[in-house]
Amino acid sequence: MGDNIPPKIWNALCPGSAETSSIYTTTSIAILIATILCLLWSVSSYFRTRDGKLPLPPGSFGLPVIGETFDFLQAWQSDIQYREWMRKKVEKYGEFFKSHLLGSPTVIMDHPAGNKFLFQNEGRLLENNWPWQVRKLLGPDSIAMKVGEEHKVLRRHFGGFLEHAAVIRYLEGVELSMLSHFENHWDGKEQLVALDMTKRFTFSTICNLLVSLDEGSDMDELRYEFVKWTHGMLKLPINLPGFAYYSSMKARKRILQILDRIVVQRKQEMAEGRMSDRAKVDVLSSLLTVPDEKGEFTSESSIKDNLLLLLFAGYDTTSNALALIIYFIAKHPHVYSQLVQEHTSIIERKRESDDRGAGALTMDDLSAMKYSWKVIQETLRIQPPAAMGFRKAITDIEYNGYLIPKGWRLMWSNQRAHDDPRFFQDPLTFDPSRWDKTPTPFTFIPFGGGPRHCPGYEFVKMEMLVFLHHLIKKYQWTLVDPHERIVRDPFPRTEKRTPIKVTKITSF
Ligand code: HEM
Repeated sequence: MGDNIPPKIWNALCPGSAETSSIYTTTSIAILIATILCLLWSVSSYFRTRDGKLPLPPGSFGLPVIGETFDFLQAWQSDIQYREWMRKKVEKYGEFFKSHLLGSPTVIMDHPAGNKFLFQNEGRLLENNWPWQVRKLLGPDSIAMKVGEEHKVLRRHFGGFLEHAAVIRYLEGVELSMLSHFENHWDGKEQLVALDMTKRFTFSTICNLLVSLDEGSDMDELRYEFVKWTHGMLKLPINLPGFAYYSSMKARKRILQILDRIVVQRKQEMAEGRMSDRAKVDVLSSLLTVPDEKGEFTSESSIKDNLLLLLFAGYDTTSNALALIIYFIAKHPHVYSQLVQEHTSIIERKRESDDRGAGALTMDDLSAMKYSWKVIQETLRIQPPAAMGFRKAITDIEYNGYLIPKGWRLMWSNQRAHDDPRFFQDPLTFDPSRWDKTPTPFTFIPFGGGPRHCPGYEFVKMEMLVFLHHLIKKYQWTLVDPHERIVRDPFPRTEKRTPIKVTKITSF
């Protein structure tokens, strides 16, 4: 058995298998039984109504086992196709419907009431549940994998490193690293690829926040592996050479090795009392020295899995959003003019009150950037960087007269709520002035909600406002191609990564 299959592929199909035919036979029988059970379970899911009391939600499971995974992943690649996929489903089945995605029956809740239900019932009726392929990429100790009490404790512990008081401490470092980024990578250039720049800047900011890593070979290596790792995130989970998922799993291994090196080095620096001031306040030092509320220190494997999660959570989301902000501002000159007005008045006020000239930004300055925040919110509304998440029913759930059986997955998503004309007039138009009014609860959820609401919210708000301030203060720009399409990989971005022509401003 397996004579014609090259050993490498055979090993990937049967990891850890010995070279004996009896083990091949046992493995084959196990795979056969698992496949039959999977099929039976899938088929029974079509008809199950639990005591005939309540019907299952409307919708279609698509093909047995595979379900609608291919269609969904295909639609996900493009902004327009995904909107179209959802529109057709909603037209046919209504605002919540069942499907079969990434190996599980899944109920899609893509409207404000559904998202509210999902966020408010986490821990009671539902718990976090990423598809197994994402779980393997994130690692078992990541906060995203923890549920119940374990999640609460970890969350409070991590929340402390990202809360308002901590963000005030990080402000100066973020601004300095931004200024050097603009000086080194923007000044003197006539044309740039905006997304490449925001990726570079955001990666170095998050590496600084987490492990005080300077630009250089370690950071380049980490970024190289990290990009490969993310690439397989929403791809077919086939762990064989040539597939994106396989490269992702390999990249995870190498990232953990790099993080291991960093942790060992940091412990040595701590023991020898030769840590930089910056390193003393970064997230790694806090994790190594501050016990949680139970008095326990975070284990090394938890530190590494969670550093990886924080990189994941804070890098692509922020960098893609910043590049889209550059894109939308360039497409709307009146928005640019209003931003110039806002930042000019902040700079002038600072000049009057600060005899060193316009000194470092303070949290008060950030609070004065009201219009800038509206521009950011409008970008996050039209193109939410983190557009969905998964939970699992931990008990049978009755929702709107339907049964969601225990074990089914539920998907929250913000795209359709953000696009809903009942809440956002003319929703596909980029209009920061709509934020003069507060939105209806659960209609605007770029940072999620409930117990898993993004803990990086305060940090990322600060980071984006500081970025926008210096961008507006230093440059004018136009799009090389104003008609670029928006795609997803899996985060929203323009197809050509937003090339821009830049002019440095000297008037400020
Ligand atoms: C524009 C930028 C960002 C957006 C749009 C965003 C969005 C989100 C969303 C929607 C969730 C909830 C996921 C779910 O419920 O399934 C989340 C969770 C999370 N975010 Fe963010 N995020 C951003 C930046 C950041 C940053 C900068 C950090 C850290 C430095 C961060 C750390 C986290 C963590 C650790 C979680 C998991 C929380 C948990 O499971 O309890 N995020 N984020």
